[in-house]
Amino acid sequence: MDDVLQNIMDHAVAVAREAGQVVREALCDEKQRDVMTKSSTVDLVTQTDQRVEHLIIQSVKKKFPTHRFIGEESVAAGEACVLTDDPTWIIDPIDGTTNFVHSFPFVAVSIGFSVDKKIQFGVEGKGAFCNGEPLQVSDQEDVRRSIIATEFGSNRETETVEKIFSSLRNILNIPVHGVRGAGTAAVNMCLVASGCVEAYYEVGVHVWDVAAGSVIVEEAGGVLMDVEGGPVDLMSRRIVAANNGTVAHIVKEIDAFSPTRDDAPPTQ
Ligand SMILES: O=P(O)(O)O[C@H]1[C@H](O)[C@@H](O)[C@H](O)[C@@H](O)[C@@H]1O
Ligand SMILES: [Mg+2]
Ligand SMILES: [Mg+2]
Repeated sequence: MDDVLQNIMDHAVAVAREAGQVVREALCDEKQRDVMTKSSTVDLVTQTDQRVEHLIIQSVKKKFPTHRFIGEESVAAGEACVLTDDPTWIIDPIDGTTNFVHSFPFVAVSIGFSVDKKIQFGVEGKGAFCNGEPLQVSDQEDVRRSIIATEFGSNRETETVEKIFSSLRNILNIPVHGVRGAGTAAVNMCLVASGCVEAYYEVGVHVWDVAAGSVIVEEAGGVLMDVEGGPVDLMSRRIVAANNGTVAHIVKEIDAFSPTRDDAPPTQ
């Protein structure tokens, strides 16, 4: 990794730790978990999500004034969600806000950094690490001996819920050892990267949910795919992250659909 990128990554790690501390403290303070809603009554946000995103963006802007941002709460407030070739920080201040609101203790501060529309950190084959320890995906080749992670998302339209359950039924019927969900895409992807689960899939995620996790999975030896096979498109809101191409064949069992893309022009 060149010095410039290393410098950017060091800052990302430092600000993620600072943000993580704010989230940790807020978990113990009911007032900081006061809930508001966004696209639906189950799409939650708190002042802590907004505060943490602000903290990260201000900190980065001070050091790298020309860089761009895609932040979950900034997009919710009306900013464009467009990935250009420019250096761009892709931020989910609290991935797992529903967990956070309920003190269910699995949340992540997710920060990805892209240049030329490619997520940069780790792409040079330097590996993925958790507190200095290298991560490695599971070597399981048999999907029948696998744990698959997924989520139910926050879209409760009947047709969407039907498709989610249809995929779940197909996957359980393979049969797999188990299905799990941490309540956060970023944590699910880190579980794939660390070998605890063999694959994670979800339709309905956003680019800020998966940008950082995607490079962590690849650097830990895993593969990314669209839910209908083929290359993943981080703006498509569909993702499969697996330990290898064999387990990634769960895509055959997924009842795919196409939510509105993250980079779709705003409707008038
Ligand atoms: O907590 P969020 O940042 O909103 O991300 C959640 C997302 O809202 C939910 O729909 C997904 O199922 C989760 O996997 C995300 O992490
Ligand atoms: Mg999220
Ligand atoms: Mg979030």
